[in-house]
Amino acid sequence: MKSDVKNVTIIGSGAWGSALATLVQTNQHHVQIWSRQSQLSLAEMVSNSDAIVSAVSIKGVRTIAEKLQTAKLQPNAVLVSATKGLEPVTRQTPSQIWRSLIPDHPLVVLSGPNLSKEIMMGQPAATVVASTDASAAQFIQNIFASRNFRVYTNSDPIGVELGGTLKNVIAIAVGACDGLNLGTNAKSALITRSLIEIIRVGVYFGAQPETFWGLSGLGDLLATCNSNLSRNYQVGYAIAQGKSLEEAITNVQGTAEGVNTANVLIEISDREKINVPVSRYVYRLLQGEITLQQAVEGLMERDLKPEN
Ligand SMILES: NC(=O)C1=CN([C@@H]2O[C@H](COP(=O)(O)OP(=O)(O)OC[C@H]3O[C@@H](n4cnc5c(N)ncnc54)[C@H](O)[C@@H]3O)[C@@H](O)[C@H]2O)C=CC1
Ligand SMILES: O=C(CO)COP(=O)(O)O
Repeated sequence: MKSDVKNVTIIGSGAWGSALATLVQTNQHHVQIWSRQSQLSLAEMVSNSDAIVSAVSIKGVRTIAEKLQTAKLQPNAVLVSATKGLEPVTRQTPSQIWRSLIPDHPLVVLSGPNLSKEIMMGQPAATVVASTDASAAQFIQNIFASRNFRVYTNSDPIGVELGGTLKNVIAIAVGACDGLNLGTNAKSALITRSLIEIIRVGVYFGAQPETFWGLSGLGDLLATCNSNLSRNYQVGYAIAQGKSLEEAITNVQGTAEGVNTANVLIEISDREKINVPVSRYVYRLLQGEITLQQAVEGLMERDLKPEN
């Protein structure tokens, strides 16, 4: 047993929470998972935790953060947000919710190209832990890093978080592109042009553009758009096979955050006049406003323009 064993609580027993717990356990830290089915209350479970990792879907983040607001935490407990989504109504990112409700504890965002099934199989992967508090990021880096999981620190949490969140919308588009067999050229164009629009949104939120060229941006975009393990990709693919959105969501195991993220993103981009053509066509497709064929034609027939 290592001498520096940490107590880690993972909140959420879904695919990602379970994979993160396995990673912590690999490093022989003491890990416990809290879910709504747990016997202990969340406050009881976190009372002795050095790190508290939230891996719930976006719809649960505020409820969980509110529960922790009234819990007695260790004074140095570090909060980790591993959710990739945007909250409807407030349009906040998970880290913005955590920061506003629990401002007194260091907050780290964990995000990267991390398909949970591959991680559960022990395949090599890398991720990013980002915080404005460098020592908190290093603390979390050491808890998760292992032979099969390489962890980088980063000082741009909002950029790291948005890379992981916004690519889910693009993965729906690319899943549909593959489902229609539109070819590798089309897919490459879609991914590359989407990265530009992700950066536009990121800059609006105050992120550093260069963050999106890293693991949590381009890295996660490539992972999610190239794997049928991705639930968001699966949704797009199923729609291209003629399934309704409801059928597509029902057939996916777990949460495809991109569906909700598309709605929130379009509200933000309408209000702030941010040009997000690929995400907008995904939104219109999911709303049933257009067919997939119309989305492809619409994207191809836009006004000609310089690349940059
Ligand atoms: N599965 C993956 O490969 C990865 C997922 N993520 C992100 O992690 C988040 C969770 O994803 P998954 O675990 O895959 O989804 P999932 O659907 O397997 O699990 C979601 C979990 O959140 C819990 N939850 C939802 N609302 C809750 C509430 N109010 N209180 C307590 N628990 C609540 C559910 O009970 C469930 O255990 C998503 O934002 C996803 O984008 C991030 C990286 C990888
Ligand atoms: O975020 C992920 C991989 O990094 C998981 O993607 P999905 O939510 O589309 O499965």
